[in-house]
Amino acid sequence: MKELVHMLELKNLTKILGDKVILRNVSLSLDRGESLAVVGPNGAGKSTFFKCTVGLLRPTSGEVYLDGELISKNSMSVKQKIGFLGHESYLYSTLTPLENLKFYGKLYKIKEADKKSAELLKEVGLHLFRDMPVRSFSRGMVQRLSIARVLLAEPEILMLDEPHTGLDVEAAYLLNRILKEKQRRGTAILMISHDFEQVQELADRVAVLSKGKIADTMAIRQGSNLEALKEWYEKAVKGA
Ligand SMILES: Nc1ncnc2c1ncn2[C@@H]1O[C@H](COP(=O)(O)OP(=O)(O)OP(=O)(O)O)[C@@H](O)[C@H]1O
Repeated sequence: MKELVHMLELKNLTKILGDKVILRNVSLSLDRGESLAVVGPNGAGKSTFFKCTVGLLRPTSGEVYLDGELISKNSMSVKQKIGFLGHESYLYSTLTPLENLKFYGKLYKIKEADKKSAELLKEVGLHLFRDMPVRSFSRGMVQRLSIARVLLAEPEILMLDEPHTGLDVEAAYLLNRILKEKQRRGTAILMISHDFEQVQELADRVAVLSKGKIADTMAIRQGSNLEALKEWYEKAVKGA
């Protein structure tokens, strides 16, 4: 019988920096079409966890498997499956949105990149601004374009570090609509968030990272109670 291969699997991830244990035996898995949110207090190790997961930092011990392949530094074929949305936009401020997307399209050798770029600009609501330089954009507009950039390569897994930060209600709604559609088509989503409302809206499962450990995980059902989610979180953090 064929063993089930997860889209993402973290096995006993540990990261030690200096004499400090930042991550302690973190194990998690994520399947296609599933969305997992990682929440936790400041300094819990979320960014470190993310960097280790996308291959930007090497874990002290433990492994990260993407679609059954071990992630190591420079594994391009593996990394192309990941769409990473971090705090930096990786956009060129003197270029227009369309030029930015076309540039990435060439860089990643994406088929029909020009057509896809134009479609994505419509999808994220930037079509009317397609010829303006990005330096004139608001934070929300930059975030919308960053999302388009990440989606251009059609990644199999999206890794989002606090994707709703700085977005107004309309932009957050748009982002959620896009993410849900991607998820419906089988994209796996891993996100870090401080925003419980958005977590409840988007995630199928939530994991609490506290003091470098997974303190608890929980499935989120549609229509579940936001207060109950917050209470559960507080309890998990206190117990860690
Ligand atoms: N290069 C480093 N050397 C030593 N300690 C570090 C280093 N980078 C991070 N840390 C420590 O690791 C811990 C976890 O940091 P990390 O940034 O991963 O937390 P976080 O959960 O993302 O926090 P926040 O919610 O504030 O962004 C913190 O105590 C931080 O001081």
